[in-house]
Amino acid sequence: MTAPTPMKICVFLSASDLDERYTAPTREFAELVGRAGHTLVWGGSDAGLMKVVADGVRAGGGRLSGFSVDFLRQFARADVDEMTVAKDLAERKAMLLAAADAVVVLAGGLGTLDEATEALELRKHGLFDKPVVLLNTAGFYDGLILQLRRMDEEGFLPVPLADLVFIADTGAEALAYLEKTTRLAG
Ligand SMILES: CC(C)=CCNc1ncnc2c1ncn2[C@@H]1O[C@H](COP(=O)(O)O)[C@@H](O)[C@H]1O
Repeated sequence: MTAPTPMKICVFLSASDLDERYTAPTREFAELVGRAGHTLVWGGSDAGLMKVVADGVRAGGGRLSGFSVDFLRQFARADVDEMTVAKDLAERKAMLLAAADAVVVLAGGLGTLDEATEALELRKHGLFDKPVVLLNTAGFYDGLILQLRRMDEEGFLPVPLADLVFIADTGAEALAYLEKTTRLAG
């Protein structure tokens, strides 16, 4: 089997400390990303699941490329390969999406939802062509998926939902999809 092409994978996920239901799948996904030689592109924080993902990618041997934001810079992780500080959240979102080859959304709160919907809205308008995966850890996004499917079925989306986002149940499935998509595009 040929080695996967190294990718810069932007991960949006919670900055909160959560229980094992969320930390274990996050760590598992992160280690797969690191072991495959990919770079983590993320919000740069050393808190909650954002720390878990960075620790896991590091442990797997991958690179860390952080994009913090001025008012949160005191939470930025020290041990990184690169850290950029944006002036505000809007600039940070644009930088994260520009730096990445692909986006994976893990369990998160409002910050994650804001980032995920921005990526999907840009895809909807054809302004962002990198793949977006929603990783439905522990069924966390069942409610959001129901809402998105209703938008799709009832004519709220100008493009099919399947063209906007790939829904995965496991980190391995998410990564396999990205590696296949990148190979086809390359
Ligand atoms: C302890 C503490 C306040 C840590 C600093 N907090 C943060 N640092 C960096 N990015 C963040 C922070 N909170 C939210 N974000 C952004 O919003 C997302 C997480 O927000 P949430 O926890 O889902 O809503 C992340 O993908 C990140 O890009």
